[in-house]
Amino acid sequence: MHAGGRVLFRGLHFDLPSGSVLTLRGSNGSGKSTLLRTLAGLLPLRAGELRWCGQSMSPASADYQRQLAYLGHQPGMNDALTGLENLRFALTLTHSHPTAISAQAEDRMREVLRQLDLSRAAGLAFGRLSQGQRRRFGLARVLLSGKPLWLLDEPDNALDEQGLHWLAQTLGNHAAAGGMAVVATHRGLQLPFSPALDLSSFAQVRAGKDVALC
Ligand SMILES: Nc1ncnc2c1ncn2[C@@H]1O[C@H](COP(=O)(O)OP(=O)(O)OP(=O)(O)O)[C@@H](O)[C@H]1O
Repeated sequence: MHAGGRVLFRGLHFDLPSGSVLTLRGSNGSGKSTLLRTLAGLLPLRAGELRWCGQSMSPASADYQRQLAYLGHQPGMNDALTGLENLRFALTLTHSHPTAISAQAEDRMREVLRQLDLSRAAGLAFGRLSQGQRRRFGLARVLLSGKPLWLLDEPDNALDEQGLHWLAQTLGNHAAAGGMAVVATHRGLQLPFSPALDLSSFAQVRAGKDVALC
């Protein structure tokens, strides 16, 4: 995998079966974000292959893109809109519904906001929220997307204890429901159900050049 003309790592191979969460660990600059952005189709896959349910796919292909929700370092929301407006907008885009969100989806959104202690903050301009609240909205967006594959770059960043607990529980529930996630962290996010891939000590990784998901 390349960044800025430099090879970050070679020979990466991993499988991510349905119902599993992979934690990416590694020191600053080891390539966690680059790998996630490549899996999200935001950077080109220079070598190797990505397989989705056994089928070779370009990470940028529409069929693969429909399966994933990506959360980068930024929450990907508009500061001038409220959190609620941002979520409604994201949901409308995700489900390609040009008009109103269903009452059921609206109820689900309110429930997730309640779980994340965001009910009051939901009516404020997004730009006025704290870092932890912004992170929580980003996570709500991913959860509400209903996508099977979650690609999360330091989702634990700025979260308090209660937020970390919610995150671990939500990832566990997602896996139990057959979902998949790749989660980069260099903090202490503990996911006992998730194997870890340490990009700093890459010798631990099985030789190969492919990534198989689903
Ligand atoms: N667009 C880019 N152009 C040039 N170099 C880049 C680019 N993106 C990333 N890099 C370099 O690639 C390396 C890996 O960066 P990356 O952000 O993937 O690491 P990381 O493991 O996520 O780091 P951190 O833990 O600090 O978030 C770094 O040395 C970085 O400078």
